[in-house]
Amino acid sequence: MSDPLTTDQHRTPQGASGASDLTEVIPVAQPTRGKRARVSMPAANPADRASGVPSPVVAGAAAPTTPGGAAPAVPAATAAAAPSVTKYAPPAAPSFAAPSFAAPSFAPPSFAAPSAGAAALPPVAPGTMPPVAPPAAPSAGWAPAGGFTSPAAPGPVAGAPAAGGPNAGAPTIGGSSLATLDARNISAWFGDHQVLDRVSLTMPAGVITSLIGPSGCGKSTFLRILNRMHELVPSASLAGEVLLDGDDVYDTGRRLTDARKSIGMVFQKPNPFPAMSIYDNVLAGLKLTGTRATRDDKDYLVESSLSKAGLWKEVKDRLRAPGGGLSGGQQQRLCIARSLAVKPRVLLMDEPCSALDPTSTRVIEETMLELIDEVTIVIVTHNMQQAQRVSQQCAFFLAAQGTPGAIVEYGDTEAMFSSPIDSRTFDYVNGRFG
Ligand SMILES: Nc1ncnc2c1ncn2[C@@H]1O[C@H](COP(=O)(O)OP(=O)(O)OP(=O)(O)O)[C@@H](O)[C@H]1O
Repeated sequence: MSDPLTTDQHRTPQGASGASDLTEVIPVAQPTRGKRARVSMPAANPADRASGVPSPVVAGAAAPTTPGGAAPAVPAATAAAAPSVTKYAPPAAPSFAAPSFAAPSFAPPSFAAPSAGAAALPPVAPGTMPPVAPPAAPSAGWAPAGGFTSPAAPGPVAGAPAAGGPNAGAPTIGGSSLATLDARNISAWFGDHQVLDRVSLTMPAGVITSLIGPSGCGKSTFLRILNRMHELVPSASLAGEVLLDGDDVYDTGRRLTDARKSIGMVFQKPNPFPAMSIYDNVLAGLKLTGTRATRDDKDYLVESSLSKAGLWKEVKDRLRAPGGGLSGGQQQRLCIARSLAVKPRVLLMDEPCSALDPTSTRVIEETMLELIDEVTIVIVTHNMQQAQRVSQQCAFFLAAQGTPGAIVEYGDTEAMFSSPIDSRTFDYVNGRFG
């Protein structure tokens, strides 16, 4: 059986993971996906436009390499001190530090933890603006465009309830707190094909960040790098850093399961264990992380996780029924509950509603908005309305023809959609391409 916790069944054929059961922690190998057509864009690589510095050229069969011919020579001292970190690499692609030689000088916005009443974040074209203020925090009175119920301002963290709070006295399993995820100069390759070029993005605690952009620009790859799923692809490699509240997710001293536990993932296609009961599906992640729990703990965890995922009322009388018997939308919420049960600090969602009907989509979106004081959320979506409804921060990815994906612009979602800085952002959010 493939392991739905680490396998995107939509992208990976069943049974390919090599995981025989839940006790096998991490699938050992994933099949390589076929390459997809790249979006053809006339503009130069966004990083080039923003910084005036040519990007590294990755040509033909050459491994990721130094900048193209127009690039200035790299002084030896610079090369030695190149900050880009090769997290792991196949032997055939030795020079992963090279892309950082010509790194554009833009810095990710240095968000502080969001606070109620913070100023709205304007859109930012990388390399064109100084660090900006934190995004407006979801606060009492804040309402998304879709008119959902306003979530409370980021408050006490999940797993660490305030005395007397709603979870007071509840059994604790694991424990978590809202965290900021910081991606720095992320570049990625599949074999010698570079698909991301020095992407930096801060995803602040308690904020929903949406990643938008045309097909093939590297959004999913970026997302999968954030919780170390990229490395499941045998030909994959990367450079850069991912920091979870300052801790390096790729630290060699850190267990892979810790990263996946802290940074959960919900895939495009709901992937519960179909024959397993709803109750056991919710608890499946505990086995993966080796967490022991009493029966009372489990009962509490199942109820609280299903409640947070907006599914409790619908399934509380049939917890022993198989997960595969639920509707698609319910299955997706079951997967969200399963992710929440291990108390992640960040939840990554890769087009979580693309297989769902509008009603189920709305329920998932409401669920996301209710979770923002529990977990930092990053969502990939092709649905521009959804990005506007659920996210407070947005990043627009683009891969110009023949170049790897990069962020063109990022910032406050509302501002990105109403007054984007870059003409390509304007064209994309207005449906002119993609
Ligand atoms: N396993 C893989 N092996 C080889 N190339 C891959 C693999 N996965 C993705 N790619 C390539 O990496 C590039 C980025 O793909 P990715 O799925 O990250 O883009 P995306 O923006 O998420 O696209 P979509 O919106 O269609 O999901 C594409 O050119 C794709 O073909």
